[in-house]
Amino acid sequence: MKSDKISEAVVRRLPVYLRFLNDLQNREIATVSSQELGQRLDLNPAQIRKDLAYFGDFGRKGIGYDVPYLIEKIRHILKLDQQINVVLVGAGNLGQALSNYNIYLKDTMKITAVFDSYPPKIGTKINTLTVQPMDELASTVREQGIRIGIITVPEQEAQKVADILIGAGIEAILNFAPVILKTPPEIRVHAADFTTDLQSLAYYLHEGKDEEEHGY
Ligand SMILES: NC(=O)c1ccc[n+]([C@@H]2O[C@H](COP(=O)([O-])OP(=O)(O)OC[C@H]3O[C@@H](n4cnc5c(N)ncnc54)[C@H](O)[C@@H]3O)[C@@H](O)[C@H]2O)c1
Repeated sequence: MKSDKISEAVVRRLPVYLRFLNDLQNREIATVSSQELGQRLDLNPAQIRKDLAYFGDFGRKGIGYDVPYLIEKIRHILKLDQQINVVLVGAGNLGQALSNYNIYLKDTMKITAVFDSYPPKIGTKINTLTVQPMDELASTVREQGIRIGIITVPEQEAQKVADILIGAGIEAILNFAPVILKTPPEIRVHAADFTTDLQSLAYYLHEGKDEEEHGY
């Protein structure tokens, strides 16, 4: 099945499976059942079997899934079996934290270029990466074959940066700025919204805890 036919929900679950499978592999566990996967990931085993069946018949009855084989398949489906270079724009607090984190990942997906428009930031180092000026973005994207961009600039600058990224040939954007970007339909945008995630968690707080604790 072609990957563009797979539902977004499945595509979002695959990295979750992969993280757990990598953990199993590190512990030299060779097989795993959909029940074990389900238990650990708090998902329905039938759902997991259905998700994985999209990509072929990997599981063996009574034995489960071969961990290294499943890792290889999922990495292939997610295109993680090739080096994927990522560009980040906005070397501020969040941008630096993400770039630093990325250095320690064993993954083939890495932030390989960081850009900022503020002159004192240009030329500074974030670990092994040097912050580059915006006028080098298009050529760097081309030279490194970069197809994914991360936006960590203030919200009022995010659309401008998205336009620059798209103009440079970026096909997918992870946007950390709290703004809805206007992009052509062929550009995939995922929003990483810390504030709305946190706000929606507030809904699940237990009613009346404050009243009990503080006696009002
Ligand atoms: N989604 C999240 O989890 C989350 C969490 C914190 C912050 N944020 C958002 O991420 C963004 C960055 O936050 P921060 O705290 O790192 O801000 P920051 O001010 O520390 O950093 C922003 C950086 O962007 C650069 N910049 C500004 N305009 C630019 C432009 N046009 N081109 C290139 N670079 C430009 C600045 O020079 C600065 O280095 C904000 O939009 C913020 O709301 C998101």
